[in-house]
Amino acid sequence: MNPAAPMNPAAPADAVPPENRAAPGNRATPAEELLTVRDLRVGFRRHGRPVPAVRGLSFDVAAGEVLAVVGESGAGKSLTALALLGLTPPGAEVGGSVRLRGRELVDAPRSVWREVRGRRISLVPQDALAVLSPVHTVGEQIAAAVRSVRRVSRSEAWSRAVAALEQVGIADAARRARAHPHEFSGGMRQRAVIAMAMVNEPELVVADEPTTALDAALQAQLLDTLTQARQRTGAALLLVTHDLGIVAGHADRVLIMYAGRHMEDGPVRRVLTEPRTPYTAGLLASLPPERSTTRRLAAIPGSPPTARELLAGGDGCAFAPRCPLAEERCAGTAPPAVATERTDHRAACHRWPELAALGPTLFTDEPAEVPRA
Ligand SMILES: Nc1ncnc2c1ncn2[C@@H]1O[C@H](COP(=O)(O)OP(=O)(O)OP(=O)(O)O)[C@@H](O)[C@H]1O
Repeated sequence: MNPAAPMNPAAPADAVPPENRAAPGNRATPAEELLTVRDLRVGFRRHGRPVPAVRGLSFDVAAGEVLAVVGESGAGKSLTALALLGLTPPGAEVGGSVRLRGRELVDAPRSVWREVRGRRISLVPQDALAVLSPVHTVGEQIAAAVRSVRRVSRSEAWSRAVAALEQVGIADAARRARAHPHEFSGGMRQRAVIAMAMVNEPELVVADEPTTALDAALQAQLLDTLTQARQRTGAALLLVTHDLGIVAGHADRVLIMYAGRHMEDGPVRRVLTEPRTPYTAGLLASLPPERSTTRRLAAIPGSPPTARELLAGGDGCAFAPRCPLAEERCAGTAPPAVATERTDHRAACHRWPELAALGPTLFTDEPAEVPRA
């Protein structure tokens, strides 16, 4: 919190007319939405006390679109992704609503998950070894995924598994399908889990940092593979990432999270060039410019709140302690996500109207000169 920060004399978010207070999804009519998430909450209990991790998140994913979910470590990205698949860890308490084409998934019975998971929504995890069994061949595991949702013969399932491996660029797929996961390189294993996620042609693929364990060249190849597989089937993709370069190259829209809450969302180009929250402006300011002999890194000072700080911090904006524009009301009340100048670009910041003028300068006061690698 910066008590010296000027009050906003211009157009406070409170002054946004009610018709501009957009519900998520006003970019498309509800009928076009594939996934509708409202007030999603995921929390745990420590010593009997609730510890919130995802705090009232609302967003939509339209059929066929790519939504990137971005935020620092601990923002709640993975828990959000796992909640869409009913795969939050033991002890997690999930509330709110997740609807797939109108069907509620929060607290859905097993029969619903049997129909949805792996068939209509599938997961590409960060670590392939977390989902691939070491004791079965890769082909057997993909064929089993086919047979878990379709009544097909073993040989038909096997053929589909081999075709799925071919489609993600595994050379000599018929032979490789008979290998065990440990006989694959890290990149090949990740291709195999993409094949497994796509083999049943789901409507939505949830990819949780699917390439972070790989080197940069492999990351790019894998993301291209995922993009091609997605385009072939028309699946939507929810892509969790830390990397704004990946967002710029692969997503249609981006949702920025901070401390379990929605901070900003909108079309990628718009959010990355005209951010309307200080947090997004800070993330962008910490990116090295592409072409210069030196890069000016302006990291956001401080770090995200711990669970204990969050609980102690009340209901204010969790970013306020790090925010150069924070004022009294920011610590008091968390700003709702409202539409900015465009109804498809929402920001949860009392002072978003000032960002057009102030955004580029917010985090550049004391930049460090760092020689480019
Ligand atoms: N099983 C668990 N028990 C208790 N707290 C948990 C558990 N899993 C996650 N959390 C807490 O929930 C918060 C959000 O976790 P999550 O993994 O969703 O963050 P993230 O944004 O995906 O971070 P990262 O980028 O590091 O993966 C974190 O503070 C984390 O400590």
